[in-house]
Amino acid sequence: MIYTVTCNPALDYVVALDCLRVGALNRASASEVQPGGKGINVTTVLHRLGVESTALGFVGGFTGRALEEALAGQGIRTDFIVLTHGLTRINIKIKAEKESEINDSGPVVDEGAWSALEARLLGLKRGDVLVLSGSAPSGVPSDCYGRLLALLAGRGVEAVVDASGPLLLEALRYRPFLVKPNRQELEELMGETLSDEAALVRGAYWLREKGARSVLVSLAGEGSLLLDEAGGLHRRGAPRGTVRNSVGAGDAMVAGFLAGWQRTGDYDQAHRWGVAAGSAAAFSTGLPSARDVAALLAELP
Ligand SMILES: Nc1ncnc2c1ncn2[C@@H]1O[C@H](COP(=O)(O)OP(=O)(O)O)[C@@H](O)[C@H]1O
Ligand SMILES: O=P(O)(O)OC[C@H]1O[C@](O)(COP(=O)(O)O)[C@@H](O)[C@@H]1O
Repeated sequence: MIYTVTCNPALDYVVALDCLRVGALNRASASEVQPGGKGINVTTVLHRLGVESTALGFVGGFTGRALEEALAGQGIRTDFIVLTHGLTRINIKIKAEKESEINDSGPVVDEGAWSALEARLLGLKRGDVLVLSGSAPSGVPSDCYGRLLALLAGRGVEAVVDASGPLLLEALRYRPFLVKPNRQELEELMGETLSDEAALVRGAYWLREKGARSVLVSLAGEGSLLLDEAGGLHRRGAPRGTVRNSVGAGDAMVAGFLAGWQRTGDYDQAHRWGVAAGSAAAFSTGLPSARDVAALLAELP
């Protein structure tokens, strides 16, 4: 079974405008509220691809209830810890000439809630996969993903980490099966601009030396680079299409990779599935359907 952890879920409020004028009244041409948060997006896309997983994490208040209802309505399995104080955040995604985002910091997760998550994770079994994605909420230390993996060390649980900065760095010593930084996250970690392919490859090797068993660097419209466990490099461009909403593309890529890995056990094929799902997300208004992903898979070599 695959479990995803979203410590800081969200309702994504996606607003379309012809043009965003800062400091003036803007009127939306369309809007939509979507369940959000990286692990939740991974679980949603896995579900659509026919791979069952359970979304874990923390929810709070009326926004937390709305999130749970929206996921239950899609038949998505969740096992959230309900916070006694605070509201699940609302993240604002503005689609105007360019995409702009405001991600809120989210509610405080207290020690009791964190211990409840640890207790849930201690129920994971050998062969289970744990996906740790997204930012840490207030009240939780920046090495929290490392701590969760320390708790599970030696239990045969495979980890996937999609996070930035110290959250990712502190998890590396537990030898996660896969990490998925995007270009900006890799640049921040390395403290330099990675302007060409050679620099990106160097970044992937750097993460591998620090402990990641395989590294998938996502490069938005430029596709992605996979450094696999055996040191094999795989480079794939992104298919062409009309970008409608690239929020969740990285999460869809992680889900596609895991679905492809479960089906084939082959890095190159898993990468192909990851690119198809990531790009299908970018070309859809929300997260992609199985049909969207299959259409792009058919185009990829
Ligand atoms: N503009 C785009 N055109 C085609 N594919 C895209 C585009 N943006 C994202 N994708 C696909 O989604 C994947 C993940 O996107 P990326 O933006 O790098 O991740 P993140 O959302 O984590 O920042 C890319 O590797 C690519 O396959
Ligand atoms: O936890 P963070 O880093 O604030 O990110 C949360 C946001 O990330 C998303 O999961 C989208 O992530 P990606 O675009 O990186 O795939 C949104 O649904 C959510 O609003």
